[in-house]
Amino acid sequence: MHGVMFWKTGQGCEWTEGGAAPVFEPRAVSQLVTWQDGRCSSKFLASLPQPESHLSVATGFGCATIFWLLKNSPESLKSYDVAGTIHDYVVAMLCGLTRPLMSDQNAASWGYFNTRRQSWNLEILRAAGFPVHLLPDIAEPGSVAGRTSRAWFEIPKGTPVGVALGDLQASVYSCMAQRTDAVLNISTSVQLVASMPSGFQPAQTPDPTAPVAYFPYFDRTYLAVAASLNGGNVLATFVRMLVQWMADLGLEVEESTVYSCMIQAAAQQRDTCLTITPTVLGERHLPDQLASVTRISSSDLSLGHVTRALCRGIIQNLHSMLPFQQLREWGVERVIGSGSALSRNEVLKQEVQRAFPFPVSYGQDVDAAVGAALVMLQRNFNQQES
Ligand SMILES: Nc1ncnc2c1ncn2[C@@H]1O[C@H](COP(=O)(O)OP(=O)(O)O)[C@@H](O)[C@H]1O
Ligand SMILES: O=C(CO)[C@@H](O)[C@H](O)[C@H](O)[C@H](O)COP(=O)(O)O
Repeated sequence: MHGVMFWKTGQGCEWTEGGAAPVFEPRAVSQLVTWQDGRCSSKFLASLPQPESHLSVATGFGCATIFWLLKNSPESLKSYDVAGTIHDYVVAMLCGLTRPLMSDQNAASWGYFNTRRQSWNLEILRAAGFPVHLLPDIAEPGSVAGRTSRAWFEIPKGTPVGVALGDLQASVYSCMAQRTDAVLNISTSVQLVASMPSGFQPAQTPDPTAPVAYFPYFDRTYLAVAASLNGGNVLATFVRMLVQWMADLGLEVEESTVYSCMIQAAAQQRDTCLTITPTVLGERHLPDQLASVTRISSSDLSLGHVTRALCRGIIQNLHSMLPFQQLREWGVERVIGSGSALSRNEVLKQEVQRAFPFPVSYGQDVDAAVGAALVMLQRNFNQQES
């Protein structure tokens, strides 16, 4: 949702009709620069103009990436005349749109977007020489962006296509049954999300040091989000490190074997004094604070101790961003757990259970695609009813 790609109007893809179903393939498109991109240093971000938005700008955010390209690789921007998230691109290609449409959910996650006014910070951006012609037009999340211009797999030509939603908002929509639910998603990264009461308005100035951000949801409501950059990827980094050490020692081992052995070892090691702050990627509000290990004693060095401490550290880091007690003050009564790093890791589940003062349940169909389909179905249904 924070990522950006560029393409050329009318040349973004080519359709092939030959096979069983028409398919489209990208043509005059750039590479995707994702939310994980780290090219914008703290110094570079500090050199950018102050946004007129409640959200600050971090590395990996679309507008920050465009500013970076403008400064460091202006030629690369000249080949394209439109930009969007990768999901805006897919919608534009499916519907044959000349200009992409973007929901406020994705626009807000690019930075330099005012959610109250529903508009880009055009004056600020223009004054800084930003190529504002690249910014997509804004559409209401849940609205129809267009109709499929061709049949696509089993989907007939002329089918309405919704404007792309933020993946976080769509995932939350798939499982937040009540306003008293919080959602904890641990996959590559981590998000802890609670819904704010209707009428809630975030402070209108960005605070780059705030660990909780307010993301637009539906019908002008907001989600409070602690988005940690350090989740399953921390465990994946540890596993890759072990596999590399083993290779350096002349032994070959599969990553999946390491995962199952370390989870099993930590399941038997119920506690540890070893303390790991696992922020190998820093956090958006503290980009330069990297990981650390403390309270290292010779008795706590087994694989079980280290894995237990890593899993606990991921949850503790999240707690330091959004104290779980705060959720209670917002009226949360239950946490819905989701994400592959959580569902595949019993030890991480135990640490979640241990840290949260609420019952934690695991959703069946917690998925951005399910949420996006539900948004469109319910909206369509409501329209037919009225
Ligand atoms: N075999 C495994 N057992 C337990 N956890 C795993 C295993 N493989 C990957 N993971 C965890 O799941 C996380 C997400 O993995 P993956 O499914 O590749 O990504 P995503 O769900 O973000 O598409 C990884 O970062 C890692 O922590
Ligand atoms: O960074 C945030 C929220 O700020 C994430 O939602 C981010 O945009 C990513 O899209 C999601 O984390 C993608 O999911 P995954 O790769 O962690 O499975």
